[in-house]
Amino acid sequence: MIGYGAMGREVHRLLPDGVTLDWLVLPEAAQSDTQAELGNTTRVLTAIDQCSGQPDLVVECAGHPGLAQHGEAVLQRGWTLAVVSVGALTDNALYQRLVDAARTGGGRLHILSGAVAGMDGLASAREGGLTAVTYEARKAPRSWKGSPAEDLIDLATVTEPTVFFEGSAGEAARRFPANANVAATVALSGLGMEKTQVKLWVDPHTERNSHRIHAVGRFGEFRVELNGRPLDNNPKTSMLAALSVVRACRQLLDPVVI
Ligand SMILES: NC(=O)C1=CN([C@@H]2O[C@H](COP(=O)(O)OP(=O)(O)OC[C@H]3O[C@@H](n4cnc5c(N)ncnc54)[C@H](O)[C@@H]3O)[C@@H](O)[C@H]2O)C=CC1
Ligand SMILES: O=C([O-])CC(=O)C(=O)O
Repeated sequence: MIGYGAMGREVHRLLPDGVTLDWLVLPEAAQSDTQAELGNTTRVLTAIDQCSGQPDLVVECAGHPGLAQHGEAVLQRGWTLAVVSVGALTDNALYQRLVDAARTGGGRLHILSGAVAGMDGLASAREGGLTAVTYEARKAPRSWKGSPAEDLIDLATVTEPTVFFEGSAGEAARRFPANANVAATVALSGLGMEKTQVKLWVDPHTERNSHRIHAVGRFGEFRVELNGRPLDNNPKTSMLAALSVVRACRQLLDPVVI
């Protein structure tokens, strides 16, 4: 696993029987404390080239810088990398480096559905041609704290649900790296970073992280609305995002994949 914050810890807690966390890759500053916390069962490292052996799966729960720093090295080794920090892929140069590393090394980049649902249907719909995809995220003020939303709206005094950002998925994911990865996931599953229209809301009446997708195309039309519980240790991050990583780990064991 790369990263061990709110999401990584939840994933570790929920790992299915039969899957073990052998290595954790973290910034140097977090290495010794985390190693002391985890004891001997997991080795805490600072770079992929310190990992020996062959993992069945590498999962990234580390934010954009973690994917940018370690992604290539994982894929070059021919390993599968399941990622949640999908917004990092708005950086075309990084995206290309990861694709090249996967092609030359034989690895696979698996973009997880994260906090949202319906990416299977959206990607299927794309095969027939999509005409419009919109995505809206709605979170409580505390979930936007410490993000650039603070420059766009006064989170302390907002009394009604308010849109503070409207733009492309690419711009949303770049500007809100801890809050709008789903915008990039919807874009990569559907109409792309520029044509996917995004609205970000702050809602003082909600405790949920809500996601709404509307897709129109030759297949017809669908709407998905998902009201997720945030993790206790990070209100920016939905529990479902962690569960999507757990699911990827469980798929290592199951003979049937859905
Ligand atoms: N796809 C999705 O639906 C979602 C994706 N995310 C992404 O997941 C990331 C992780 O979420 P949380 O665990 O809640 O965040 P967090 O801030 O609690 O934890 C981040 C962890 O990554 C580590 N880290 C930072 N830089 C690193 C590096 N260069 N190398 C290795 N580790 C590094 C930190 O030490 C920390 O352990 C978010 O930053 C966000 O980008 C979050 C929510 C939903
Ligand atoms: O966890 C969520 O609800 C969504 C999120 O933070 C993201 O898209 O980055």
